[in-house]
Amino acid sequence: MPSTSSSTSDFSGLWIPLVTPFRGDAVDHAALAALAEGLAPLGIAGFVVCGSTGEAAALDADEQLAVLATVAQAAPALPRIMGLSGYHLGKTVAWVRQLNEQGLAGLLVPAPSYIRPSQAGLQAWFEAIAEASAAPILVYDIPYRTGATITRETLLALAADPRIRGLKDCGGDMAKTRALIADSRLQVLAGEDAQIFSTVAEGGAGAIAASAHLQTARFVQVIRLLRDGRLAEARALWQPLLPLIEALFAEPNPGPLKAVLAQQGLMQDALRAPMTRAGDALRERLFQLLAALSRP
Ligand SMILES: O=C(O)C1=N[C@H](C(=O)O)C[C@H](O)C1
Repeated sequence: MPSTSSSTSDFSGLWIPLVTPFRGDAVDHAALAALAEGLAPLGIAGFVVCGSTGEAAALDADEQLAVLATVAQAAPALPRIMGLSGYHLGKTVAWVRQLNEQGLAGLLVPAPSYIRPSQAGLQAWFEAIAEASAAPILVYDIPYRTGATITRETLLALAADPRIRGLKDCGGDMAKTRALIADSRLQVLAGEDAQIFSTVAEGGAGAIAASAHLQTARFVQVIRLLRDGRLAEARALWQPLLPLIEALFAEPNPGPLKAVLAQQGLMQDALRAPMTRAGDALRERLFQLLAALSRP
């Protein structure tokens, strides 16, 4: 069992899975720091670094550590969850041990991608990573990216492990989501932006949402109102966000989001191949939607 302890085990609220800005092909640390500094005072719970939105699979290990360091320096008061990727268990465990020195609030761990192991194999994967990690684990259930479905039974079995504390839910199965919320051992966070309202209204703890780079305070407020049971007020704030969320995911994330952040002067509109920039029609639509949302 690792000796470093994590800084928090409360994952409630809104977490921003940061994009990784690039200048040409290099990580743009100045833009990343400015982005984190700008988002930090807006009521968010913290940052996810190197999530899917961060294009982590296209960053080498040194780049990932440098990105983490930049975010820690830019927003030292906010907790950080680090995303993992890959499927080599030995290398992943070694990487997790390296991350133990980083003072992380959590590790966001997807199923191993591509190989589609059995449920027993999936359970062993998460438990081996939890065993190596100083930080609590959030299971990232996203079968449409990994190819592996983590069943309700496997998630409930993982919930029995005190080192596994949360779920980023992109599982696409509301019955499974409800069962895990009712079970209450894992904090369930919406991982699909369009499902923030339903997940939190049903008792979920919050969300990890790329679209909340934009209109951040409004997303924060929706979650607060829902958690306070103020449904009508939450709905009135939420509904105008839906066309924006839909447009942000109309092409592969984070292309559309980076188009908007670039238009706002926050970074270059650059992604690492094979990810691509948003198309012209979509970016036009996004700019219009945001302009409408910003009108009083
Ligand atoms: O970066 C993340 O983590 C997120 N991933 C989802 C995705 O797979 O695109 C979307 C979510 O908003 C954040």
